[in-house]
Amino acid sequence: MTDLQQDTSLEFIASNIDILGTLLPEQLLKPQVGIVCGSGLSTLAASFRERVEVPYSSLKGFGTSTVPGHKSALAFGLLGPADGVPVVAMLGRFHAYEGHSLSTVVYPVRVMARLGVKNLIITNAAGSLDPGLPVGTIVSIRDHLALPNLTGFNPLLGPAKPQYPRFLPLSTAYSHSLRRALFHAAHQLALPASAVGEGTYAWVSGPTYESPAEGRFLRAAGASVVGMSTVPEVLAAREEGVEVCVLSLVTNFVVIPDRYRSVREEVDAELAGTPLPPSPQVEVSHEEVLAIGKEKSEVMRALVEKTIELIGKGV
Ligand SMILES: O=P(O)(O)O[C@H]1O[C@H](CO)[C@@H](O)[C@H]1O
Ligand code: HPA
Repeated sequence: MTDLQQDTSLEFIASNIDILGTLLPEQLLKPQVGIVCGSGLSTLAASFRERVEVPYSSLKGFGTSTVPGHKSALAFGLLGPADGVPVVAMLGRFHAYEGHSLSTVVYPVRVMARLGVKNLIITNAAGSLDPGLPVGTIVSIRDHLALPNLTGFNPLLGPAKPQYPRFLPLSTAYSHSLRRALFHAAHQLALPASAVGEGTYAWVSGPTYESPAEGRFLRAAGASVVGMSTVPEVLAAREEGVEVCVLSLVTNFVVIPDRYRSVREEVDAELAGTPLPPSPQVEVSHEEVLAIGKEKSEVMRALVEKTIELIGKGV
């Protein structure tokens, strides 16, 4: 458990920039693109050149990620051809369900913004609410549905600060130009159209996975995938003036129609001598989430890397 309210003053964050100045070579100190690695996706930073890892414990104001599949370090390096684009990746994020305050959850995004990051690629593992988005699909997020935000659990709650807009608009939160770069990248990598979909991310607080009725509710409300992260980071990034692109990797199905079959019908059919086929009694697990992350880590890494290359070219 960390603090209730993380210090996000310019002075406090600047002290981290001083610390990083003693740990990093000049060429890595001003990253242009940030990456947030979702559950099991820390390999997104595997091909950074000149890579330097800085544990969160050597920085001020960072919590410790307690979730399997999340490390607790920033990775700095270069990506792309020639001299390379300086980048920074969060190897492990904080979730509110771990007991972190929302200000701690979004704090690394604020630090990345002050380091100079202009574009942020946020990744996550998510459950699918849409039969058209099967396990293994990468979903480019174009909108979100955040029940916690609508009910008073918003990371931007608090006194107005002169450096931030009081009323942040979210209609353009998911950058059109970054999403274009992403789909150009998918084409250049010759990924099949079905590999990368588009959809709306529902943010829930977790740590429980959704009940069947909750899954149906979120789907009926217009969400395509559901997860326990990302939206707080998106809000902080937008408040900091950073452009955002979100990639959800579908690791499991949440809405499975036959799971909701009536047991009365099942027993009646059995007694009438016309038994129904067994109904699926599936349970999602974090191990399964991590396994799909591992399976898809290479395509996720290639897609993120190519997208960053195209952003650099202004595509
Ligand atoms: O969103 P990320 O951090 O990728 O992790 C997802 O996976 C975990 C559940 O398996 C939850 O934390 C959920 O949000
Ligand atoms: N629900 C919420 N978060 C998740 C899921 C899910 O089904 N899968 C991975 N993260």
